[in-house]
Amino acid sequence: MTKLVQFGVIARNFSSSSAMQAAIKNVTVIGGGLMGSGIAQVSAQAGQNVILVDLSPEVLAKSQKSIGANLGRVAKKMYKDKPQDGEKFVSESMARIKTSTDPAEAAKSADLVVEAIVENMSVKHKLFSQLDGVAPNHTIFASNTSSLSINEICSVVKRKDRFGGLHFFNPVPVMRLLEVVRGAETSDATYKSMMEWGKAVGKTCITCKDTPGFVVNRLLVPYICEAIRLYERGDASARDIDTAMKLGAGYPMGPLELADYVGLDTNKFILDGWHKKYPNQPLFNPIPLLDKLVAEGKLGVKAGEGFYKYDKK
Ligand SMILES: CC(=O)CC(=O)SCCNC(=O)CCNC(=O)[C@H](O)C(C)(C)COP(=O)(O)OP(=O)(O)OC[C@H]1O[C@@H](n2cnc3c(N)ncnc32)[C@H](O)[C@@H]1OP(=O)(O)O
Ligand SMILES: NC(=O)C1=CN([C@@H]2O[C@H](COP(=O)(O)OP(=O)(O)OC[C@H]3O[C@@H](n4cnc5c(N)ncnc54)[C@H](O)[C@@H]3O)[C@@H](O)[C@H]2O)C=CC1
Repeated sequence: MTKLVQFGVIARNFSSSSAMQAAIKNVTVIGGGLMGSGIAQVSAQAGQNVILVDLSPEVLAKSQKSIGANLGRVAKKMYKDKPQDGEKFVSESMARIKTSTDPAEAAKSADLVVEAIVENMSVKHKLFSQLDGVAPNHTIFASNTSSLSINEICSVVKRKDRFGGLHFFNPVPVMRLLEVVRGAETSDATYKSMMEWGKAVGKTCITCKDTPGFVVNRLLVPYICEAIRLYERGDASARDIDTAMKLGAGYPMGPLELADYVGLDTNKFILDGWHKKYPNQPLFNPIPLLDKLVAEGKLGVKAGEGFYKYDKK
């Protein structure tokens, strides 16, 4: 059943992409998991009208709950001495987020679509080709992919000039960076709109070419993988590896804690994709222990177990 709850539609059909890109006010976020819920939150906090889409109503209910709780944390800090203003901030931000289980319907009123679904090229292709036929001409499409090529993702759409990467970091409300990725055909107007939107939702934007892992993941993922290999070889315990990198290198989390936090499935999707593409790069070789944990459903924090055990949320 399609459920698109009270949403003010702005129907603007620009005949083509142009330097006339208007400011983005209406954002459709597709994928209501770890990343999509954070992207919806920071957008709503910044005054944007948001539709958060997931195929699963249960995921949407869980996302709304966690967004409410996280907005509460933000409000506590922002309105320390004015709790009533904090409550207003939370309720107004929440009211800007509508939910839907129908991506196509939700894209019809978007100035910007940010996709944050599973890290799988064919699933992303299926989604974007469907959306390309229904979204208004002026709508910019962006992917939050961790590791896939923006040029490859956008190969299925006609609006290649209105397509780019907007790569957020987990947890989205806390991490201040946004990587803005220009594909080969991303227009100047689209790039400018994405940069302006990133700033408007409170992020510091950096620009990167469409290169595997962009900046952060090209450095971070091999580091996490090396830590898993170190542990797999029995060179040190998980706790000691994490303690070492926190106390010896100043990281806020150790690499195995971080792998659990990102999701071991996402780590595996990234590594498998790169290994397939660059089979001669030893840093991207499969890791039997990672494969085993994923096969056992030990996906990290979200599953209650990965390298460590967690209370299930
Ligand atoms: C895979 C990819 O494609 C890319 C990626 O995302 S890679 C992963 C990138 N992320 C990282 O590297 C995260 C590394 N870890 C950290 O930075 C920190 O451990 C952390 C911010 C996650 C938690 O920090 P912590 O000090 O251990 O915990 P905690 O005290 O609960 O939180 C710190 C602050 O963040 C806030 N916070 C934490 N999670 C939050 C959330 N989901 N929403 C809102 N606020 C949150 C807390 O309220 C707290 O705020 P104050 O300090 O102002 O009170
Ligand atoms: N986990 C992380 O730390 C980070 C992940 N990313 C990227 O963000 C994307 C999402 O990752 P997560 O949020 O971690 O995944 P997740 O597994 O938490 O959430 C993905 C959600 O997408 C939904 N979904 C799948 N197909 C869909 C479709 N066709 N239409 C609508 N919803 C659909 C699923 O039901 C699920 O709720 C991936 O591309 C990932 O690589 C980017 C930065 C950090």
